Amino acid sequence: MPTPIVETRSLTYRYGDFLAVKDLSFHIEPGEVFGLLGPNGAGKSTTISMLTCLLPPTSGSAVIAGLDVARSAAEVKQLIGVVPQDLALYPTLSARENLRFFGELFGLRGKPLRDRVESVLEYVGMTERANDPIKSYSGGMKRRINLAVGLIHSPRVLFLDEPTVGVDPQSRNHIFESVERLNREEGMTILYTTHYMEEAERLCRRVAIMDRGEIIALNTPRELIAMLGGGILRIGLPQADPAVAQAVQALPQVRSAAFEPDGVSHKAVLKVETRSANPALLEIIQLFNQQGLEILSMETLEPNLESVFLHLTGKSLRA
Ligand SMILES: Nc1ncnc2c1ncn2[C@@H]1O[C@H](COP(=O)(O)OP(=O)(O)OP(=O)(O)O)[C@@H](O)[C@H]1O
Repeated sequence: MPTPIVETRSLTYRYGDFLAVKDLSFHIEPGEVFGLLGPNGAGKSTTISMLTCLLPPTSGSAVIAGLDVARSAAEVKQLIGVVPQDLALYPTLSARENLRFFGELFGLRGKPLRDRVESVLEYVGMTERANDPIKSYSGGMKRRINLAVGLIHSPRVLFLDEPTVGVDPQSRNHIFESVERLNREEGMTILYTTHYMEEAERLCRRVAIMDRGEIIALNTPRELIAMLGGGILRIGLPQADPAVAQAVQALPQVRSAAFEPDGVSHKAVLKVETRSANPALLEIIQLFNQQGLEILSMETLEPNLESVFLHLTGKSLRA
């Protein structure tokens, strides 16, 4: 195994009495896109703040490229790029001016600075608008420039904190493509936090699922999903009869069965987590036949990280 570029040992943070991050131990390999996936309040931002030297760990430690974040903060800051959730841009300056300013803070000058400004603008797809003031941009464009600022000094490790929240689809795609290209072309290691499981599935080689300050699972998306085994069935029924949900839940190939909250269609939909989708389907059809019940529709869903989270915590990622 290559030497990890990021490694935490029992990393812990308390806000007063409140334990926000508990005993996190994980590592990120060089060149990896690593996802921290969890609902709001799981402790993702607090973890990033400790890794990027903004909050001193209450206990435990974190090392980046061999440097302890608490003892060698100045050196660590040169090696990392941070793209926070909030914008950190000068609204009256253009994107190019912002990037030059932040590049100079990192000691870049002359041609290397000019070249890097153009290359990060190109990465985030903002070259054409680069001379317009930031305040004239859409929210998504501002987030793309925020990302460009985090890249200006060619960091070895990039921390992206929920970069696509509230972003339009076009900017979201630009952000995805930038992450993929930075990783592929510059070999950049990226820690990406999100509560959108489809982003983690698309971008991340491995994902740590966080809940209430703890990592509750860590693996490749494929392995995490395989752990679940079966798929999910959505069965449309004439009415939401709790006795039916109970009878389905009792079937051997069924993990759980519950009616979804009423949608716009006013049709009752029974959501069934299975151990194995096809055998469960047979059991359900048999049960409905025996009891003379009607099925209005049937849909099978491939399990995804959302179902992994649901399975591990009993709640939805976006609850
Ligand atoms: N300054 C603070 N003082 C007290 N509690 C805090 C503070 N900042 C965060 N918390 C609490 O710590 C927990 C973890 O917050 P954190 O922001 O790290 O979560 P998160 O996973 O990043 O979620 P989000 O996406 O909403 O930021 C939450 O319960 C939050 O309310």
